[in-house]
Amino acid sequence: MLFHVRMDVAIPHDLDPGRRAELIATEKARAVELQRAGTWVHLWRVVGQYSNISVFDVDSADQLHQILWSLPLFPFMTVTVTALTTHPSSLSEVDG
Ligand SMILES: O=C(O)CC1=CCC(=O)O1
Repeated sequence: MLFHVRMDVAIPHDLDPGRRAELIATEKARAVELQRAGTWVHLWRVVGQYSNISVFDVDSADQLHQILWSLPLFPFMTVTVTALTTHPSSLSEVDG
């Protein structure tokens, strides 16, 4: 199942700089791990914003929830999830 996910990040300005750097580093390590596993299929920065647009390929909404909930930066994110399905005019459908 594919899900489009937007993550808007808002880390408090008064958070300890060392803690901030640690959170960002652990978030990056987890994102790389999930990309290498084929779960986090796309990861794009939204121009001019501390936000990303991502596509996840997971077995269920529950699995996606667990992944998102456990991200190090999750407490500082607003997450918007959209479930995706095949478009009938997609080449993958047209060409088989
Ligand atoms: O910077 C972000 O958009 C939040 C984030 C997701 C994966 C990562 O490494 O940072």
